[in-house]
Amino acid sequence: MTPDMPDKIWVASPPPQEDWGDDPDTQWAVKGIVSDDIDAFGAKRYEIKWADWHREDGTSTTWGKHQPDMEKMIEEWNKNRENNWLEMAKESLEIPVALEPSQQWHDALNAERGHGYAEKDTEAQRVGLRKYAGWANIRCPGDDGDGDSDEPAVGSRARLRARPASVSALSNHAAQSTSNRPVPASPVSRSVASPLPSVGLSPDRNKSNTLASTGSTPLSSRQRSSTAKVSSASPAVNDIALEPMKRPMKPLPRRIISPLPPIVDRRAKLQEKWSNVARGFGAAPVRIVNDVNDEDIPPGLESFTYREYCYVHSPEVLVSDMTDCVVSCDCENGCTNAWVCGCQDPSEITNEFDEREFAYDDKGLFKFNVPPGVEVIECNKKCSCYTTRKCPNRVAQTPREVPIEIFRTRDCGWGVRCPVDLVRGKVLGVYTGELITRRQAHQRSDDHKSYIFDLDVHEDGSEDAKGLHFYSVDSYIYGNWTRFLNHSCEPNARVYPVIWDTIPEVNQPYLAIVTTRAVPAGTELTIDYDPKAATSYTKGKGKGKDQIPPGARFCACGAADCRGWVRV
Ligand SMILES: C[S@@+](CC[C@H](N)C(=O)[O-])C[C@H]1O[C@@H](n2cnc3c(N)ncnc32)[C@H](O)[C@@H]1O
Repeated sequence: MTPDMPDKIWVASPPPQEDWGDDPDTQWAVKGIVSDDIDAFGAKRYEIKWADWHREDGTSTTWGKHQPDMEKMIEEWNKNRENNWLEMAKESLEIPVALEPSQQWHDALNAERGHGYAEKDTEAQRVGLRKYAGWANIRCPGDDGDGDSDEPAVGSRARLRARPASVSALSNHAAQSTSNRPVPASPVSRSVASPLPSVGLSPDRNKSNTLASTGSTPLSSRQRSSTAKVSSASPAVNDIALEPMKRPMKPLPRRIISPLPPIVDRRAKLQEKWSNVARGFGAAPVRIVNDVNDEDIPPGLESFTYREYCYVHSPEVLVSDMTDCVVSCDCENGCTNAWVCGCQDPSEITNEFDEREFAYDDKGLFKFNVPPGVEVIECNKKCSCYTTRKCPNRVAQTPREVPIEIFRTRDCGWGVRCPVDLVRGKVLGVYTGELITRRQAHQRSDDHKSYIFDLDVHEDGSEDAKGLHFYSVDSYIYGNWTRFLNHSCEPNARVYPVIWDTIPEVNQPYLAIVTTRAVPAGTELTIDYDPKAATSYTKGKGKGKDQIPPGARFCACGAADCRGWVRV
């Protein structure tokens, strides 16, 4: 701390003294730029490689900010970098911006740059991915995590499958589970997780660490001095030395800024981490809220990785590229008529006149017109609308538009709610996790079984559902907010199967979550884990503890019409 800056907890040391010889008029040639960075003050700086200058240890780069002599070189460097990131963004928009919660703020900016976030963002907008617009209102790390919601309001046709199958909610495997999860321990009894390692710069960044220019740009020490005056106004680490060098050179420590205090709040860290993954896909943030007890985060997340979209394929699941089998559409003015939309050929969704129709209305709301045993077929990557993605038949595949709160309920562990009002038919996202075979699902431990969903849309009970050609999704290790959806006997949401970029016969649909009625902001979102059983249960049947069948548990949904117990 210096006397003139009493309120600052750290200050940058002056730039290191470098030896540039005695003649201030010597012209030093710049070989090129080798990397860039954001300094501790948020300013961009460049690592410059010198053609004919080096230190005694052979190193020959220095850090400096923008300077008139290097205008062209910097421009070229920045252009190359942008092209690189854009290429990466085109390769995959789904790579999350992986900011580690323990990262310092200026490091975070670097990581964002490293992951080409801005370019992914641009590319996502170019291809028309809907994108959450309220990020500007989201608080930064260090958020008190008190759960106060100050989010803005965001506001040849196949008829082969006549089977009455439905998507049963949580797997029957859970029936064998001892899934009465204990009330999680308070943070006092839990060991505080050790800080996550800081990511630093993305390895991808090195991909473009090539010289911006291999030509040599002469720069005199006088010119360097003028640059130095600019940078002295905002002292940055290792900036190009301003003064002519004095011999002998003194070795100076490279790390001369003490670290910022760590962000301590585990809940704030976790919601920041998950929200950044969501943000990387263009989806709205995820908040973690507890107004009930002092549990800081949901238990059992030690090896959990948040995935807003897409399955993680287990090695036992064959990943086959269905591109050649998928039928596509070439609608010229948008996909407005399911009869002429070619990718809808295999769809079995029809209206009362037996005319094929879309599953969504023109506002993107689910029409609840999908019969049991049938999945929604959305437009795919071969369809003509792929380049714009402005298509009313791309709903479940587009990023979540509404923020989500994972909150501590009184009786059912952690649950899910939305801080904005939701209308009926609003599609909120898809159940993600590890895509496993049904055989694997049967073998998974009880911890996992409460989080396994069977993809049983085409199963009618007569087929061997224990084999390798039927699948389940396990969200215990990988998953998103949907893994926290609790059961209710009077739910306000449900799942429906939906595919794109694959065919129904592969049996690997996504399960999309949709509201079944208007849901006021702050109301818990629930689904029925056992919809097939809904009709066979007798109201209140399991209310007495001794009446709960093996493998089921007392249902704490609190609904007036509660069935009493639920298989989880
Ligand atoms: C998919 S998880 C839902 C998220 C869970 N509440 C958590 O905190 O991780 C399913 C588990 O939630 C609990 N649960 C969900 N709905 C319930 C209900 N209606 N009654 C009692 N427990 C419920 C059970 O412990 C069940 O095994």
